Amino acid sequence: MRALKQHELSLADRLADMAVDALIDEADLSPKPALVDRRGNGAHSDLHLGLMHASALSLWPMFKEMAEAALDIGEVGLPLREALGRIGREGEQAMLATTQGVNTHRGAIWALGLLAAAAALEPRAITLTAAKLALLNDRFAPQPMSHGAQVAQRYGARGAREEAQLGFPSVIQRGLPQLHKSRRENAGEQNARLDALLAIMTDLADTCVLYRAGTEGLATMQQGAQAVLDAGGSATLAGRRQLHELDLQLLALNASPGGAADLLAACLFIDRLDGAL
Ligand SMILES: CC(C)(COP(=O)(O)OP(=O)(O)OC[C@H]1O[C@@H](n2cnc3c(N)ncnc32)[C@H](O[C@H]2O[C@H](COP(=O)(O)OP(=O)(O)OP(=O)(O)O)[C@@H](O)[C@H]2O)[C@@H]1O)[C@@H](O)C(=O)NCCC(=O)NCCS
Ligand SMILES: Nc1ncnc2[nH]cnc12
Repeated sequence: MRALKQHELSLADRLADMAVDALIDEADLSPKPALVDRRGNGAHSDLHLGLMHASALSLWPMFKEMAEAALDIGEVGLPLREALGRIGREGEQAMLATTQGVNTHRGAIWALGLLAAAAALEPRAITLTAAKLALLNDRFAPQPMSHGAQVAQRYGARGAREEAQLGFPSVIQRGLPQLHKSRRENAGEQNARLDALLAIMTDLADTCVLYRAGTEGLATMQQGAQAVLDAGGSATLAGRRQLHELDLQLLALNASPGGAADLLAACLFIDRLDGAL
């Protein structure tokens, strides 16, 4: 049978491809501080790279369904928000079935799900549209005492929900500009992506880090990421030394910046969309 050419795929197919590619690129990127990568498991005893790949692939039908729902419903409003919530919860179940109960991509389902739906609906205003969707209240969403909810109670950090409701400032104001800057400076693609992750980490209230390592962990993450960039970034010897130092410090605190990793995937997704729609 003849293979389908890229332009023969539906928009929803292409968005799902790009979302999964972004997740796989994020997982493969190395060396990421205290995160799962090609070197190992970072600060996680229950995760490894193969599981991150399997989890990413299990989410392809969910991203496609989200983009299709956006195209079918055709406007931002409660019907679309609640459809995305239902599809997201089903996607989460598919992820948990694949990983045997390990939470690999909960934050990514949220961020990339909203962005994929927004890209289908309004390709010229993706983060604004995603923010409008995130601001709507899904009446059917359960209110579990998630790690994020516990951190919100304890530290007042509103995490993934607020990041989306504000239109992904960590991606738009930090990750993407750094990605483009490091590319312009010929850092090399992998170093540019590492620099984008670090830029996201400099200012993010990552609820994964707060849950595991409190405000000390968060300050270590933010200041350590800034130190790498100040030293010249991942492409320089001085920057690599700082990056190694940050890895050791976060591992010692058992602090994993999983929220920043999801936002790097969001950043790579938006970067890929540029010119592709
Ligand atoms: C609306 C939700 C976002 C609910 O979020 P909430 O804040 O209540 O709770 P969590 O489920 O704890 O957090 C969501 C995940 O978002 C990532 N994240 C963290 N901080 C930020 C941030 N500042 N900005 C953006 N994203 C952030 C993070 O995901 C990564 O971490 C996961 C691992 O976390 P955790 O389970 O805590 O892991 P461990 O410490 O390793 O656990 P133990 O080993 O100790 O047990 C990993 O999966 C990464 O993805 C947060 O976890 C939304 O989640 C929601 O309502 N979902 C329901 C379905 C829905 O409506 N979907 C909508 C579809 S569009
Ligand atoms: N590479 C990674 N390591 C650990 N947690 C993550 N959550 C999303 N990506 C991750």
